[in-house]
Amino acid sequence: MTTLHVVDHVLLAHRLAELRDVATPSARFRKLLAEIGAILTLEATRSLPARTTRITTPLTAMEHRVLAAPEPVLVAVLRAGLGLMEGGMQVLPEAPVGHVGLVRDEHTLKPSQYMLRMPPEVRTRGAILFDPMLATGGSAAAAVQRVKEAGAPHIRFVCVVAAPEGVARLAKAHPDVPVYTAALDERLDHRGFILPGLGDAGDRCFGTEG
Ligand SMILES: O=P(O)(O)OC[C@H]1O[C@H](OP(=O)(O)OP(=O)(O)O)[C@H](O)[C@@H]1O
Ligand SMILES: O=c1cc[nH]c(=O)[nH]1
Ligand SMILES: [Mg+2]
Repeated sequence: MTTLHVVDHVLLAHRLAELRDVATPSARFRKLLAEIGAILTLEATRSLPARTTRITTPLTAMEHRVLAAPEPVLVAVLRAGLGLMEGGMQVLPEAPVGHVGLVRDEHTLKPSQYMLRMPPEVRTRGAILFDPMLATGGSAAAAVQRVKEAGAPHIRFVCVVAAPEGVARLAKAHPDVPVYTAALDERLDHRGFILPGLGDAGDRCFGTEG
């Protein structure tokens, strides 16, 4: 069964309020998305395995906790995932990076794939997937499927706003994938947009029109 982590932190909520605001311009939207991505990545990596090593400070030697394995691969779901993954890259600067290009048809709400690039390390290190919006869950389920097909032994999914419908769909398709989100919203509207949501994340990020 999927674990849903709704990350509770006032600094995260503060940024999300401004991100949601219809008056927030693209440049500010991207900056907030990156900051939110960094906070969520810290939460999503909290349980990464650690080991103990011996280090030497200027004064003495000591045992210290460090990562037991190389950083997981970071994967952005294009386009809006790019902005969120920016924060992930700040937290895990050595991590290899992959991209899954998906776009949702506005009428059928089905995603179609237009690109896929995955570094080979995904087969040993696993992945963290970034997409701000988990709406119907079709894009998330497809992106996870692609990363699994690339050989990832484990995947974490990081988003900003999730709808109950999307959480349920991802849990059904990929019950092994934990979800980390800044908010669990009410529902989808008749066009498949999350309510209250924040609108079209890709368009708001890059100043395009849907
Ligand atoms: O859960 P779903 O119903 O599949 O919807 C969520 C998807 O919609 C948005 O992308 P979009 O297709 O608008 O592409 P874009 O990022 O290029 O704007 C969003 O970033 C997700 O990928
Ligand atoms: O609310 C939504 C739903 C899908 N994609 C978005 O960008 N926003
Ligand atoms: Mg879009």
